[in-house]
Amino acid sequence: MDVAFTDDGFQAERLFKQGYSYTYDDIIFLPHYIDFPTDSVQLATKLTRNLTLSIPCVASPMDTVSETSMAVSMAALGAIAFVHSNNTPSHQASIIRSAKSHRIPFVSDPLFKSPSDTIDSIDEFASSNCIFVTDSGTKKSKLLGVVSKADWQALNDKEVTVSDYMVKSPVSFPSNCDFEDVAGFLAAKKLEFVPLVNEKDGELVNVVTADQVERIRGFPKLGMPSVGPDGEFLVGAAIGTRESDKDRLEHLVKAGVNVVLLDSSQGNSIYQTEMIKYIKKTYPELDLIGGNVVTMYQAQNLIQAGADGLRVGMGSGSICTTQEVCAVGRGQATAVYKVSSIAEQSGVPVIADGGISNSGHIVKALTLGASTVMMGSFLAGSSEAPGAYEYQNGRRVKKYRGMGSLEAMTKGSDARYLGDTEKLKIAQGVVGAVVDKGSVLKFIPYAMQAVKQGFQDLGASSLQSAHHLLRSGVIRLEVRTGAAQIEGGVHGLVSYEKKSF
Ligand SMILES: NC(=O)C1=CN([C@@H]2O[C@H](COP(=O)(O)OP(=O)(O)OC[C@H]3O[C@@H](n4cnc5c(N)ncnc54)[C@H](O)[C@@H]3O)[C@@H](O)[C@H]2O)C=CC1
Ligand SMILES: O=c1[nH]c(=O)c2[nH+]cn([C@@H]3O[C@H](COP(=O)(O)O)[C@@H](O)[C@H]3O)c2[nH]1
Ligand SMILES: [K+]
Repeated sequence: MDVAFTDDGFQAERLFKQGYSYTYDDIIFLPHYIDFPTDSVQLATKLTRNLTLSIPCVASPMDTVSETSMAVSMAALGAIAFVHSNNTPSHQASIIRSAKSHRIPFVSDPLFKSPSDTIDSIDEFASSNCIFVTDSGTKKSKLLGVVSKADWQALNDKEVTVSDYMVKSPVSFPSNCDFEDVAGFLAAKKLEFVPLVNEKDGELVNVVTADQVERIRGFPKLGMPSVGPDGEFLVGAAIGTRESDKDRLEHLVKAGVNVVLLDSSQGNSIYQTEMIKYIKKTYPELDLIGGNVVTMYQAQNLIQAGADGLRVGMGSGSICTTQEVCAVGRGQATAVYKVSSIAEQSGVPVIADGGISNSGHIVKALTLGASTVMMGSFLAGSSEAPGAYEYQNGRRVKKYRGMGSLEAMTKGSDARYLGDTEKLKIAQGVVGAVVDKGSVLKFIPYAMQAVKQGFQDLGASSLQSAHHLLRSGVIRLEVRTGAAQIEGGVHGLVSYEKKSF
């Protein structure tokens, strides 16, 4: 760059040396030079040393964020979810197994009966048009037949068992086929729905309806999904650093987990470095993410222990109270920049975890050196997050809670919070709610398009290019004053409606 212009704005290195803990909203990038169209921006990235994603998004391992449905939709988008561990090892493994058995971008919730059951009232159909009949009356056994609401309504004697009138061996489709194949099959056969069946054991895995096909068709076109060497969706999982987590990990590995993360607020501990060494020795093929860290020293220790990726953030999450409770942590922009600058030297990708509330925060995290962003609140209001919607002051919301909240700890994670015999529980998170955002299949592609526009403004045609331009001092930034932050948002209006897409 021309010498005359190098005095405009700060280089990242200088800005982050000043002794302040900055977060995303504190800083702003100066625009650079555009010589390519938005659509040529590449968002493909590394999650860990050995795993790549086509978009840089990761769902947090939290019990109000990541279970089967989130894992399936995130993988279908080219992203990934980490299944939480606030459950028994076998339950966590069953979520992984279930997510990996899907190859279409959503999970249905079909109803089941066993052959000897009866259907006593129309209410048993709930909002569904049919009930499936399997050996055990649950999802986990061979599909035998199907009862449609119309067939049940036409029955004279409603006390007969379902095996007497179900349609036996209903038309089905293999569960490992992709969305377009199933959608084409439904259309060609003019079917209202088709069960997807695992060809190995005849189990019903999912149900696709014509309505769902139409809904998905209304969303932006999906890019390259995240698929592992096993040909199935990539799914991650969280574990802790207790002795019992070794048994948990064995369950997860048997279920086919592709990557695990050691879920801790302060990852630079003897517990974590020992666990990393154990995992690397026992499962050398398994990619492993260490964290959380916010300093270069912490990061260096985990890299040396063998971590294939680092998760960055302490106290930055929307539900986090760690900085208030423990007085430790770091502003997230500074943390991401500092950790990335050391991780980059070892080729270890960084996940910027927490504090993402808009696409601008994603651009900032990625430009400051992260390879992916991990999000909780951004995803918790989606239809893919666990739990039902409820109404609060006329708004449709979903519950979202910190894994260190008293409520979540009481549900299961307290073993790690208390020595098992200790009695004092200290919360490091809250329970709250977030507004309904619809499907991640819709709003993530829009967020990624916004990220591409941000990268274009910076003159960075890829994440790798953004990292290089920042480190070489071409991308410049400044700290925004309080007034500048207000100016950067909507201001001075009596009222307005914010619709992003
Ligand atoms: N990113 C963030 O800022 C924060 C995240 N969280 C979330 O809350 C959950 C719990 O986090 P943490 O409390 O940090 O979990 P943690 O399991 O790392 O730590 C809980 C306590 O157990 C101890 N511990 C861990 N392994 C041990 C072992 N093998 N032997 C003896 N003691 C051991 C730790 O030193 C700590 O005192 C996680 O889901 C985490 O992501 C919680 C607080 C902050
Ligand atoms: O201090 C904390 N107490 C908690 O109870 C808690 N639960 C989750 N997390 C962390 O927050 C991240 C999600 O943050 P966002 O909602 O901002 O995306 C997650 O990815 C976690 O890193 C917690 N931090
Ligand atoms: K916070």
